[in-house]
Amino acid sequence: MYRILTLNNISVKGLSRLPRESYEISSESSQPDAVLLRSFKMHEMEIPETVKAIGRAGAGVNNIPVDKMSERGVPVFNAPGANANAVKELVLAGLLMASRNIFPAMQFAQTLEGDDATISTAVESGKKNYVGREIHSKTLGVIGLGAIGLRVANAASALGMKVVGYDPLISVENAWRLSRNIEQAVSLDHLFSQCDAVTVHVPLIEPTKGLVSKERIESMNDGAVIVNLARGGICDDEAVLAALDSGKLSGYVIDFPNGALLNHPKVISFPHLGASTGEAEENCAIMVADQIKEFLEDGIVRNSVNFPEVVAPRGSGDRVTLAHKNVPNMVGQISTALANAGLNIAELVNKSRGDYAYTIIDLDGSVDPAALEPLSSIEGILAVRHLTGK
Ligand SMILES: NC(=O)C1=CN([C@@H]2O[C@H](COP(=O)(O)OP(=O)(O)OC[C@H]3O[C@@H](n4cnc5c(N)ncnc54)[C@H](O)[C@@H]3O)[C@@H](O)[C@H]2O)C=CC1
Ligand SMILES: O=C(O)CCC(=O)C(=O)O
Repeated sequence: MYRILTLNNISVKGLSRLPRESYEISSESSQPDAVLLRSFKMHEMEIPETVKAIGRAGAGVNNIPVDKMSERGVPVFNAPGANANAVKELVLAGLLMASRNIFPAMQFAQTLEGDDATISTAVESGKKNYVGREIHSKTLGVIGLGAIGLRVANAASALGMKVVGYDPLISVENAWRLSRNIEQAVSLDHLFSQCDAVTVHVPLIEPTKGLVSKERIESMNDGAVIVNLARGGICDDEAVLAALDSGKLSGYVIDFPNGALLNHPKVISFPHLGASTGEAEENCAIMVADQIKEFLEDGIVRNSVNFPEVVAPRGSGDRVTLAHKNVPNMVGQISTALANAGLNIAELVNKSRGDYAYTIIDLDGSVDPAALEPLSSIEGILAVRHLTGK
């Protein structure tokens, strides 16, 4: 029986991929084999030694101590692209809300009272206070052309915006999928200097902290809009608030409000709502539950953010998986240890990613667990698992 600890509500469609005959799923499991979560902040949590894998039903992993898990040989999985359409739609909604003064205009409409003729008169005289700007023909900068940025860029272009993109690490696949109308910015400064609106779709990591800075905002066109449904911290909020007050910016759309932003009339705050659609919640939960199941049952690593992708069909015998440091002679030492124990390797797959590597070994027949003990004492081996033949 595998034990799964859930730290947030995970869509039942996803949880149903883990059959109850072999999976015990609980929000209180004390010795879990794996953890499933969404935005729960794990940094301060004592993560039990029994945990072999962590599955983030979403994209961002800044709420998970990924480096610590790597050192323990624990893969962290996410669900790339599974909520991207949901975020794209809310980005477009936010951009339109900011450009057309939709929220204050709705608030005004809700205050109207009286008979239909009185309301109609008030509507026609009041609407002049909410005149907006069209997004058509305006220039949108999209920073980060991953699953979300790619979709936002293509959709905004289809709506008639001029779109400029920036992503020095864009994947070949996404470069192919990007509309040919999207222009490439040679630098972030180049991007900001030509934009009426900028939307950020990068992870919150050291190089992206404060990426939307005072100087870059100042270089934008007057009355510009910033959209941040990525993470708080990517924009310099103090600089954004000053620019809203001076009129340099006309709106700031944020999915991560804080005390300073909440009460500003030009800030459109959402309660971390980007991925909150039934479709996205299901997609993420299904993807990540499948990945956790494959890992627990067969040692397969797919869509991990800290270990390489290693996919190998099961042989008939036992399987050994090893998470280890990416250093010379690791495979040599592993093979020697197995040979010393009289074990024959039927298949071996080894892949590396940065400082870490992962090896799957299928052995001939079944194996006494004691014979595998020497593997754990090889320097640089982080985690060893023995999966009995199917
Ligand atoms: N508000 C919400 O509910 C949601 C927010 N997010 C946030 O959006 C972020 C992006 O999500 P996805 O597009 O799915 O991730 P992704 O991994 O598909 O794309 C991220 C892109 O950013 C690029 N990038 C990384 N560093 C960069 C830099 N310094 N400058 C420019 N580009 C850079 C990468 O090359 C990659 O193409 C997530 O990390 C998460 O923080 C994601 C989903 C939901
Ligand atoms: O699960 C959620 O609602 C948060 C989604 C998110 O922020 C992400 O996927 O990075």
